Amino acid sequence: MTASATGQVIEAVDVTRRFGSFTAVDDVSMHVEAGEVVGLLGANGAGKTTLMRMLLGLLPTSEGRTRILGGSPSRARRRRVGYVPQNLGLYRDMTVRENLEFVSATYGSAVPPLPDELSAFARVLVGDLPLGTQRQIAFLAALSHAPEAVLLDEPTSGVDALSRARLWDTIRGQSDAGVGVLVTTHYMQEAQQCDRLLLMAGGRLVAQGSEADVIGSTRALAVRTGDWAAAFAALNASGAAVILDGRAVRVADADRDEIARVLREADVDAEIDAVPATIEERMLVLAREAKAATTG
Ligand SMILES: Nc1ncnc2c1ncn2[C@@H]1O[C@H](COP(=O)(O)OP(=O)(O)OP(=O)(O)O)[C@@H](O)[C@H]1O
Repeated sequence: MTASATGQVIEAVDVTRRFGSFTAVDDVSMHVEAGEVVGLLGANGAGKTTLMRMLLGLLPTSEGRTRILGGSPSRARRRRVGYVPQNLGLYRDMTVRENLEFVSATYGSAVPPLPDELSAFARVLVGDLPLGTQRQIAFLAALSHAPEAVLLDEPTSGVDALSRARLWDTIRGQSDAGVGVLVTTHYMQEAQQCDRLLLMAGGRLVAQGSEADVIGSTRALAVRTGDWAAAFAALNASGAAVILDGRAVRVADADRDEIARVLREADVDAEIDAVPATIEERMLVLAREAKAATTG
């Protein structure tokens, strides 16, 4: 194992990135250790992809520095890293086999064998495959040169449950082998599979730690009513942090009396229970706070 693989394999120190007058990433410090799976969470536009691109040295920082495998993210170090971008980085007009051969030639590594469930696709153009299969190929390509750190930008978005479970098996296999993994996801069940979470909102790192650390003392109200559509509409119009999960109406970080008043005024009969917040609700609260801070 190299010296870098025993400690922090991915690191950002006081990193800011501006596009013109807009600050996409605002003074973020974070790290991933060897053997750790760290989940990077945040709403659309929170700054996750921008941070990842700076960590990889694909985008310069405006301030601060990033390090990968113990040094600046040079081309040489990037060769020891696996990256699956949101758009997968595959050639759609090349076959699966050709894509894997191309990646192997770039890294000077052996062409990875296709697992049984993918072997039938060797001669199929990547662009003709379902998204879930394309993601599995992108994983295989990104891991083919035995990287020491892996960065995955929404690796399972649009993927069915079985393929998602397979991809997570692969991620855990990597971390068990000592690889440090940074993964962005919108799926809260996946967040629970990470060793540690980082939450971004409005370009800032607003919470980190275990699921319990991130949720902290935030509570939610579960609104039980047959008239869930009217309840949701009234609460949403009142500016509450309301989430409709199926037919269940939940409000994060809200005052029970105030919510009862809004529902009463909307003629909605409901029972209201205080419950622990979920990560998603905590994210909603943090995103609203970040927005309020920037809009004054
Ligand atoms: N090249 C660019 N020029 C201007 N603005 C940009 C550029 N790249 C990103 N942004 C802006 O920076 C913000 C953060 O974008 P980023 O893609 O990092 O968010 P994200 O958290 O990855 O979102 P998503 O989950 O949608 O991928 C967004 O408001 C985006 O529009």
